[in-house]
Amino acid sequence: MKHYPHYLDLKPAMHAKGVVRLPGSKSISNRTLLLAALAQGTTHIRDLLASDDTHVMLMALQKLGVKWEQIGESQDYIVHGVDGSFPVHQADLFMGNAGTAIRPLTAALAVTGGDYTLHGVSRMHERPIGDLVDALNAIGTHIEYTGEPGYPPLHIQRGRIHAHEMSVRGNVSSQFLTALLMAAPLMAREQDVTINVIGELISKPYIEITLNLIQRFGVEVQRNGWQSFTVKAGQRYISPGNIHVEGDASSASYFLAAGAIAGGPVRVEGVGQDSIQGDVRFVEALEQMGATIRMGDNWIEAESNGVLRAIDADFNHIPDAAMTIAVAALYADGPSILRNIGSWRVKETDRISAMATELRKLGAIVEEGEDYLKVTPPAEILSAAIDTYDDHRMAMCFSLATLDGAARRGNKERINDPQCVAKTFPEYFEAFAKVTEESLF
Ligand SMILES: O=C(O)C1=C[C@@H](OP(=O)(O)O)[C@@H](O)[C@H](O)C1
Ligand SMILES: C=C(OP(=O)(O)O)C(=O)O
Repeated sequence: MKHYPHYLDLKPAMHAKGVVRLPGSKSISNRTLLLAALAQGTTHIRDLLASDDTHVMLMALQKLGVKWEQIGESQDYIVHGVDGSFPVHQADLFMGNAGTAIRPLTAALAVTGGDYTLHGVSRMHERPIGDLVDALNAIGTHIEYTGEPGYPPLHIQRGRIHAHEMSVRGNVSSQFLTALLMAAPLMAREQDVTINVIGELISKPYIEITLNLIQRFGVEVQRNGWQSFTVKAGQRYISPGNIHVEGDASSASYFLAAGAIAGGPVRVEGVGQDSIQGDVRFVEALEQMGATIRMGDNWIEAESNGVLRAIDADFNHIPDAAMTIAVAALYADGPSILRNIGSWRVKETDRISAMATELRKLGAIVEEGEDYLKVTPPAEILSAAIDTYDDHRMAMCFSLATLDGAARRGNKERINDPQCVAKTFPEYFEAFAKVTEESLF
């Protein structure tokens, strides 16, 4: 895997133009790995994402006794399903900082039973998991906190499930509902399982990804809007045989924004108009800002011919790609407001605070609310050394501050600790250099 130095000095670029082949979707990769592991039969996964987050999932499955093989040097994998019960009943699992690994695995391990510990990097131990643990323990699973209550590390022991109706809060992370949905068929062999959502549910499009993949693995989920979901008894995961992982729509956002800021056209390949990822709706925000978007079955392209318009919108449905809009707002013709992004505070870092701090270094005036950001662009973007807070998306979206007007003034931008991109996009800076036609090293 690519290793970057402690910082990268990015060269300014007047234009962005070109074609980028996207790495696989993180959300689809980790869901598919777990479902393939739990299924009956063998699954051939094509174009799995190669990154830290998928690595921790693959390693955890291996420790749990799931057999998988990588086909040569490709990103194609064969996973031999265990039909609902992991062969190894005692394991210590390192989850890095992958929300898409720890949350679904916690639910799957708690309902199948065994003696497991799950832990991660220090930030993972500050990311909440209490709503998921409460929902599970209320029906009889046995999950304990070995550190701070409400946060990993977790110790899972064999419990005694006495109810098949669960209730979970959805206002901190949609991944708790995703985790319960993925685990539900494992306990629906004889009785229907129902999951109720208490209160508001955030990041809804990620639930659509979950439901889509569960269905591809042969399980029907009946739903009542966003309020409740039922898995009828007698269903089990069955391998679909082959499954292809789309390119990552959140990773696409950086290149599409580059096309919108610095002319374009920039085209991303691997994701298109029929994507199951909510983050493709990022292009709607770029269009509102004045960019021209074209889409095909397997590609999206962005271009623009002038100043971007400011935007004032609710970004709850695309929390990850919205970070890219916060940086694109530096190039807009007035103040932009990103609303309903409270979940940013409990992700890889407190992203509202980190974003505000780093945008200010570039000269923006930033108002930081509990769940919103108002970004007033500077007359001139300043040179700066950007800190990345061990957050891949901070590193990736701030690369955009080297474009267009900033380039004209010969700005210098440094990205500190760029290695964090390995969480989802280990070769990000090479791909970015390709569309900005500059050589980095
Ligand atoms: O389910 C998923 O694949 C994800 C859900 C989102 O998290 P929240 O539901 O916590 O907002 C998103 O930010 C994360 O990167 C991936
Ligand atoms: C929030 C993110 O990750 P996770 O899947 O760990 O929640 C992210 O990738 O932006």
